[in-house]
Amino acid sequence: MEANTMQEAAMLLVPENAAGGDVPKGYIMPVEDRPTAYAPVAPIPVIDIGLLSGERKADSGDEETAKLRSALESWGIFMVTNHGVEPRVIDAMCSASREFFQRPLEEKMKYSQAVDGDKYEDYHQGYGGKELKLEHKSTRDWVDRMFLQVEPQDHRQLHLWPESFRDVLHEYFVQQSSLVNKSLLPAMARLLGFDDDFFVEKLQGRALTFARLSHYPSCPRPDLVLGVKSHTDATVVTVLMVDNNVSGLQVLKDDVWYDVPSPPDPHALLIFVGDTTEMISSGNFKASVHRVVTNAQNERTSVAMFYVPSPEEIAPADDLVNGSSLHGASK
Ligand SMILES: O=C(O)CCC(=O)C(=O)O
Ligand SMILES: [Fe+2]
Repeated sequence: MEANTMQEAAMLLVPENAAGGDVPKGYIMPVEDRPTAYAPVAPIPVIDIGLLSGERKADSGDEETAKLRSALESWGIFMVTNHGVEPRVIDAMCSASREFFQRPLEEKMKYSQAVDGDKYEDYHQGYGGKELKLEHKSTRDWVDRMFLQVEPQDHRQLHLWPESFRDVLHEYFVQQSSLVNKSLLPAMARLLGFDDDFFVEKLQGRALTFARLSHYPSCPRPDLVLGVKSHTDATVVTVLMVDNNVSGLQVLKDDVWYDVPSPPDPHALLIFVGDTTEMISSGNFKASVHRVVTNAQNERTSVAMFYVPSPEEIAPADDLVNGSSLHGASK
């Protein structure tokens, strides 16, 4: 069967008529990887990132700095509030994503990766297909996806961006990259004893930013399947927002899966430490191992932004490799 036929796309995507029935065999996880009946709630810190930025960072950020350090060194995941991304923009991004996934398959397929054949093979941009196709031989994730390169801006394949969210995805990215480059990465660099621009420099030159919109339909057997299997992100950081805060995200710590709770503020954003940061920090900061479980009642939509450095910039920082202490380092 040709990769770009509707038939194959439909086979690869989550069956729309599964609710109320059994799940197809291809989605059933091996017993050892299935969700546990009970997961404790992870004590994920909520950090007022505004207190760690700009003028205020010197005098009022001590408690927030301690929380950030603890999150980076243990869970590899935390929530941020007071982050400068407008609630209006977050709400618009959520509605636009939800609206896209509700369209009929033929409409979504107009943005399919298959439209241009293998032209964008490197990053599998567009709706559906390739990421799932790679999993032909393993268990499939219970998810519908859209994957787009957002930065560098001149590499955007705008014909794969639904017009309904072009403007809002751009605005969301601009506000969020200001959070990442001006507040978050400088605060992380200071904890390692480096200048504010240490991580930001890693992202310059050929900085790559990707957006992955994920829609997890409700599932008749959440005990058998996963929305996304266990993984770490190959990023410096990943920023995630979840529509209506429907739960489902879990993090692994000491071999136990924990539920990530809903944030106290519906417009809080979740930050994941990625593999690159773990490597650059010589393991002092931990990449979060996470997965998504499904839900029998609720569907769930999330938007993840992946901040990836240019490949030549990825190497452990000399100062850390040579044994200087994370805690002892000071600016
Ligand atoms: O949907 C989520 O909550 C997480 C998605 C995720 O981990 C990913 O896209 O890498
Ligand atoms: Fe992830």
